[in-house]
Amino acid sequence: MFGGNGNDNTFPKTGLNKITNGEFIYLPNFFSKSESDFYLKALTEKVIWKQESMNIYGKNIDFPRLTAWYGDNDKPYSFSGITLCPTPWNEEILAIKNKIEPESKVVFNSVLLNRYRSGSDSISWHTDAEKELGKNPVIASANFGETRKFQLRHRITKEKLEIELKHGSLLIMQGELQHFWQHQVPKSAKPLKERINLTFRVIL
Ligand SMILES: O=C(O)CCC(=O)C(=O)O
Ligand SMILES: [Fe+2]
Repeated sequence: MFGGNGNDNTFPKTGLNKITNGEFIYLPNFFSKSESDFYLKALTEKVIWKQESMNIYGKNIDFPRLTAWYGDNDKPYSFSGITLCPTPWNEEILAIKNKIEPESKVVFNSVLLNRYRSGSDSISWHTDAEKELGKNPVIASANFGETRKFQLRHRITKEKLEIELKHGSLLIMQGELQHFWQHQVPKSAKPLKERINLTFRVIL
């Protein structure tokens, strides 16, 4: 079962949520409906989407989602066994970045984009705790398109939390969250439409 620190009915709260060993800010209606529709279409059409794969025991396995990496920084970044080089910012991604920075209180220099084409696309349990992200990284996650479940699991207690990330929502992960909690977007057997997620990061 997914709980909410014993407070199931009110989890997650809009705004700051403090949990054991971490915190996040949840803003379900951060982008208006029309802004969100605009970004979903523009990002679908304009982003240079890639099908990355990972070599596992001599076999190339496609990631179960499309990805893209944009940024103002030409340091390559390693993620799940692949090294990505950033594409320069485009107009829409810059506009999203400018809108979320005052809320995040951070100036981001890169963003990883994920495109989940259907319920069979997913991202499995991981943390965003690469050393290039520094000690307690602030990661701002903007969501457009289909609502997907975002799950958190405490690495020691195994406590699980779940957040529905819908069209136009913003989730800012901060504090020690990346050290103690893994997260995932699980597959779903339901016929789901496309979802685009952007996770803005600071690479040191
Ligand atoms: O799609 C999401 O909400 C999460 C993406 C994610 O965890 C990542 O890109 O590191
Ligand atoms: Fe992540």
